[in-house]
Amino acid sequence: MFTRPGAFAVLLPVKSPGTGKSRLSTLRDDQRARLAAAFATDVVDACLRADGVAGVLVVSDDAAFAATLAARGAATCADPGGGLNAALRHAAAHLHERRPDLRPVALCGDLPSLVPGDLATALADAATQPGPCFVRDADTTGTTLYCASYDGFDPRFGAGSAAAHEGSGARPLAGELPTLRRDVDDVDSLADAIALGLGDSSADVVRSIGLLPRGS
Ligand SMILES: Nc1nc2c(ncn2[C@@H]2O[C@H](COP(=O)(O)OP(=O)(O)OP(=O)(O)O)[C@@H](O)[C@H]2O)c(=O)[nH]1
Ligand SMILES: C[C@H](OP(=O)(O)O)C(=O)O
Repeated sequence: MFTRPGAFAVLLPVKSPGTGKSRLSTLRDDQRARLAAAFATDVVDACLRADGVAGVLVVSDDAAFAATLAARGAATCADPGGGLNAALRHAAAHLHERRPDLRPVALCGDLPSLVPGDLATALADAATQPGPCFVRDADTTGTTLYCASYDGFDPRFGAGSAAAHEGSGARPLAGELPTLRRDVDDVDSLADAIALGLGDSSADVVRSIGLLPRGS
């Protein structure tokens, strides 16, 4: 599993696109699903161009969508159920059985502006931390990235996850990291992501639903 050089494996949790991004409530269901799929696609593409990333392991309850991400170069495993943190712990165990040399990094799949440089910068910083660390989201209360050794891997994603991660002893990573912090949960954060710039798949969908002018 994985052919790129690097010390980190990104664990990417991806809900079935038809069930995610429910807070993008002004969009139609089909538009939300296309956006959620495009976000995850762009995150996989950015990760697989980032220094330090040996590979991406997608954990998803949607085998068909996971296969489309596998075609872009990700490995996949099935979501066992039980929610986001359970899915991440399962992915970490799946990774550890196959590549115990790699450090697991949980990354949200809703970062359509992510550029490889921001992820590489965060991982270079994480490599200097002996213990767990995390990246706060742009709103500062949530988390977009959590990294720990397999033995200490204890993700606490969910409402108020930044405080939960800090309370568990994980260190917040400093640095601007604008595209790594910009998760998209609602229409305001989507507008912020559009202003930062989107990956190709997300830009195509945003353009096709009329949120970006053609040609931009
Ligand atoms: N595999 C897996 N991924 C999940 C699960 N819950 C959330 N995710 C993913 O984790 C990331 C962050 O999740 P949220 O911000 O809650 O996104 P969401 O559930 O799509 O959005 P909302 O419907 O607005 O809550 C997204 O990439 C989701 O696809 C889960 O139970 N299993
Ligand atoms: C996954 C969660 O994202 P939210 O949906 O709260 O932005 C978090 O920040 O831990």
